[in-house]
Amino acid sequence: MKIAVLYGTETGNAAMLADDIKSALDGDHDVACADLAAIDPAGLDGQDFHVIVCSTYGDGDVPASAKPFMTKLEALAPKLSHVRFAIFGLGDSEYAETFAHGSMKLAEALVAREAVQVGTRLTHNATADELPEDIALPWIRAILADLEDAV
Ligand SMILES: Cc1cc2nc3c(=O)[nH]c(=O)nc-3n(C[C@H](O)[C@H](O)[C@H](O)COP(=O)(O)O)c2cc1C
Repeated sequence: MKIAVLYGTETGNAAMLADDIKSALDGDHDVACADLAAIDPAGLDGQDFHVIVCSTYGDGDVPASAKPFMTKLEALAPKLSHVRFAIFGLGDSEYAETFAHGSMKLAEALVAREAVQVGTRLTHNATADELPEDIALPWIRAILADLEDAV
C-alpha cells in the first residue's frame, strides 16, 4: 500500500512518532513521511492512505506546523472524498478541557470536507507512563490489516 505519514508538531514529539510509524511500516508498504507544514490539502493524493499524527497546543488548537494546512483546509470546498485517513493524537491530560483537541479538530475539518476517516482516533497522554509508539504501532497495524482484508 502507498502510505503518507503526515505530522503536525510544535516540539517534535509527533515528528518522532511519525518516523517510528514510517520505520515500522517500511518494507511491507511504500511509505513517505512529511510535515503538514509542507502539504497543501488540495494536493492530497487519492492513491495514498494517509496516517496523520498531530499534537495539541494553545487552547486546544493544532500545533504550529499544522496551522497552514488547517487554514487552507478550512478554506477548501468539500471535495476530499478521494482522501482516506487515520489520525492519532498527542496531548496531555493536564489540559483536561482540551485533551488532544488538535487531532480532533483536524479530523473534524477533514471529514467536513468529505475525507473518509478510517478506524478510530487514538491518543497518547504525555502524563501517562506509556510510550506513544506502544499505542500507535498496534493501532496502525490493525487499521492496515482491516483495509487489506477489505480489498
Ligand atoms: C504550551 C503548551 C500547550 C499545550 N496545550 C495542550 C492542550 O491544550 N491540550 C493537550 O491535550 N495537550 C496540550 N499540550 C501538550 C502537548 O500536546 C504534548 O506535550 C505533545 O506530546 C506535544 O507534541 P509535539 O512535540 O509534537 O508538539 C500542550 C503543551 C504545551 C507545552
